[in-house]
Amino acid sequence: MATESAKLVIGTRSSPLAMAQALSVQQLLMQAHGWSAEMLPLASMTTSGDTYADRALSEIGGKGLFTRELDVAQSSSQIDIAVHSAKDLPTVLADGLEIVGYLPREDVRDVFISHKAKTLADLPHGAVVGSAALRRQAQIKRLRPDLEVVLLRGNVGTRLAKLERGEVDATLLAMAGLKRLDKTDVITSILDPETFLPAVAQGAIAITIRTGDERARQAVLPILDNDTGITVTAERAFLTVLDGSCRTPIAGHAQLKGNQIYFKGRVLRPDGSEIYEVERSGAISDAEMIGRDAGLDIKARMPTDFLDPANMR
Ligand SMILES: NCc1[nH]cc(CCC(=O)O)c1CC(=O)O
Repeated sequence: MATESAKLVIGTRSSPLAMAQALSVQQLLMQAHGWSAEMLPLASMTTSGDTYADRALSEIGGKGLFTRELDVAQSSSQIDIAVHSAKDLPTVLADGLEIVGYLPREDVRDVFISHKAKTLADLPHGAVVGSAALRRQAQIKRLRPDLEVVLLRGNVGTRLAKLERGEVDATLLAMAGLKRLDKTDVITSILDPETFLPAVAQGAIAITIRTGDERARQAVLPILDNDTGITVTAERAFLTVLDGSCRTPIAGHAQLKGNQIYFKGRVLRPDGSEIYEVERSGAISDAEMIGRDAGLDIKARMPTDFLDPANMR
């Protein structure tokens, strides 16, 4: 029986994408347990990352900008289950919190959105492309050094509105977010994930709990996807090794084929002038080690100053 104290409160950021993701977790948990929505109330909160929407994230600094307020609410038991875009989660979580697992992964690819051209390659010389992600900015410059890349922040809806107002000629967004917001009609073309490598954990929704909260763990287990856990674990291990600074463009993507995992990673100069790449494969049981080894391999080949923001060009 769902008594008052038995409720499990689901928390997330207040952006439309975060809300859509939390609602799908609520639906899945209701289906898995035959619970009503009252059993799983939703709580949304604005985070520092949302508040300072006009500044470059690398400029505001600090890790966990999009999770801090949620972390506090979760640690103090105001919420029990937090729903995050795994891509936005720092490699080290707040004390006492842990990732219990991930929902089945959505499409990992980035998409190109523009009224001026069909693809990134077709954009006229000197066109303006807006993006907030260093990884996207650096890969755009790598492929099209002639383009002007500008900072375009805000949630998905805000960025699309800025494109419509003509503030930029094109932008890139994650397919996953557009699918979840039912906005795939804005997509002009899809970027090939080999040439335009996705962010670590792109397309994956992570669920966190308080360490030791067995009730929350048991409740969430039936909706988690093991394969997503394996690929994201490899990708996050790669990121952890290279995570010297949030100002370094890093991309990483793992795929499973049978009981093998195939990982690709990439680190770039912010201006795209240099790139270091790695490929690793092995047994899925070694996923974490494969991601870590890939990170160490790149780290050993990179100039020692590469992860240092003072050396940005
Ligand atoms: N950084 C914001 C963010 N975090 C997760 C997504 C999309 C959903 C996902 O990748 O799971 C987005 C928007 C975007 O990059 O287009």
